[in-house]
Amino acid sequence: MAKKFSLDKKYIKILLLEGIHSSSVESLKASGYSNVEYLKTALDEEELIQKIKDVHMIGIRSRTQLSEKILKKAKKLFAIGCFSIGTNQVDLHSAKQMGIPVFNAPFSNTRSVAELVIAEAILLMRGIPSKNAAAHRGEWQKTAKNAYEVRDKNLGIVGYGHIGSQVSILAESLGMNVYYYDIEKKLSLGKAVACSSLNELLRISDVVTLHVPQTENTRKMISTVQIAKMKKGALLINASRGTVIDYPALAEALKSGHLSGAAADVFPKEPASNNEKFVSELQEFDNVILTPHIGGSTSEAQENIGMEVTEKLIRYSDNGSTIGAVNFPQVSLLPNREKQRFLHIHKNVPGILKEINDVFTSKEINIASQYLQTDTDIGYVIIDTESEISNTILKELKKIPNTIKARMLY
Ligand SMILES: NC(=O)C1=CN([C@@H]2O[C@H](COP(=O)(O)OP(=O)(O)OC[C@H]3O[C@@H](n4cnc5c(N)ncnc54)[C@H](O)[C@@H]3O)[C@@H](O)[C@H]2O)C=CC1
Ligand SMILES: O=C(O)C(=O)COP(=O)(O)O
Repeated sequence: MAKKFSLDKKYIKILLLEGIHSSSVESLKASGYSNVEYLKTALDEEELIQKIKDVHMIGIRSRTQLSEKILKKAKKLFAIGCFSIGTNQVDLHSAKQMGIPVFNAPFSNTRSVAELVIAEAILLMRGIPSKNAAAHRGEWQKTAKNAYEVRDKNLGIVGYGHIGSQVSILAESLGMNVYYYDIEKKLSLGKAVACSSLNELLRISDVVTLHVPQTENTRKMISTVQIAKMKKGALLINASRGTVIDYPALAEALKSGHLSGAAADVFPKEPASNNEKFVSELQEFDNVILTPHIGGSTSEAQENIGMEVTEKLIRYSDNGSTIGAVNFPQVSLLPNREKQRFLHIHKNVPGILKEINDVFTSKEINIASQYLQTDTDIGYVIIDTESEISNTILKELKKIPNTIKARMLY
């Protein structure tokens, strides 16, 4: 007979922040997770520390910072869902050391970002942002001066991953010549041409669009020196992360007229809620499109993200699967509710698997199946056992030196 989950799902507390799509709550409830607290906003550090203490799983978007300090307070936390592509808002290494896998949605909002970027390229090429601002002030700027088609113009894509390559396809369908630069070797889609350096891409592009993650290498990768290498009158679009462009340097280039326009969706410091004031050095420029980090904010994307990340959280909570985790060894064992299932997360030290197996051997319990994966820091093993046994075995597993977390699922 199928066994019950060892911890009744109604005791698994889930906190969803930042207005995650209702598809997430629906999926959780349909899978028996009824203990869900749903908030439309992000929490400040103090509020988050208070709340996270009792939470088993948390769902966040890009505004919630899960630093080491906050994670240390989350004694019961066993999984994190980033309902976004980016995972830079989480201290991934600390989470891993604490035995907490982090899941995200690597492509549910790709298309939404790509569409926004293409729209911005067209609007900027026509000088629409300035003309729109002027019209709102009662000025009639009917002129073809400095207004161009995107057809036959060079688009330079920095970061040819999911979003960059999607932008590439859409841009080619409009007749643009696509160039890209990536630190990894990539398959060029259509007629897109790989550049051998960022400088080469900057030199030839009429529009430059950034699609790299936030890392130490991408911090201010576009600053005064790089902007100076761009064509006079070129356009710059950033829907990646606010740290990637040096915005004061961009403001200087707009002031001097070296660049003729820009679009920014992301900023180094973004308001924590819609009630907080937004401040940027780019606000004074009519030829800059400013959007409040909404590249991935479409109904389609949010609904898909809600389902995708929730499914990963449920698969981990129900069966121990870490497939799709961004900071963890990838392990999945088919659910087998006829057996007893244990999870053991430990520091990756020699001999620990033997110690785990000895716990079962000493009780004459047969292991039906077992799957271990390690990385340089940790090991994660799922163990299915033949016999029905009591919770005491879990206590013994937890006592093994270098254990980070051990759970009995069912
Ligand atoms: N504005 C918004 O609402 C959204 C923003 N994003 C941002 O867009 C970023 C990119 O997303 P994806 O395309 O899905 O990621 P991805 O991981 O598929 O692609 C990123 C690409 O950048 C390349 N790359 C990394 N460092 C580089 C460097 N220094 N120079 C050149 N290339 C470099 C990688 O090799 C990879 O091909 C995300 O990390 C996220 O920060 C994502 C979704 C929505
Ligand atoms: O998916 C991403 O990386 C994003 O930047 C989207 O962030 P958001 O969920 O809109 O706060």
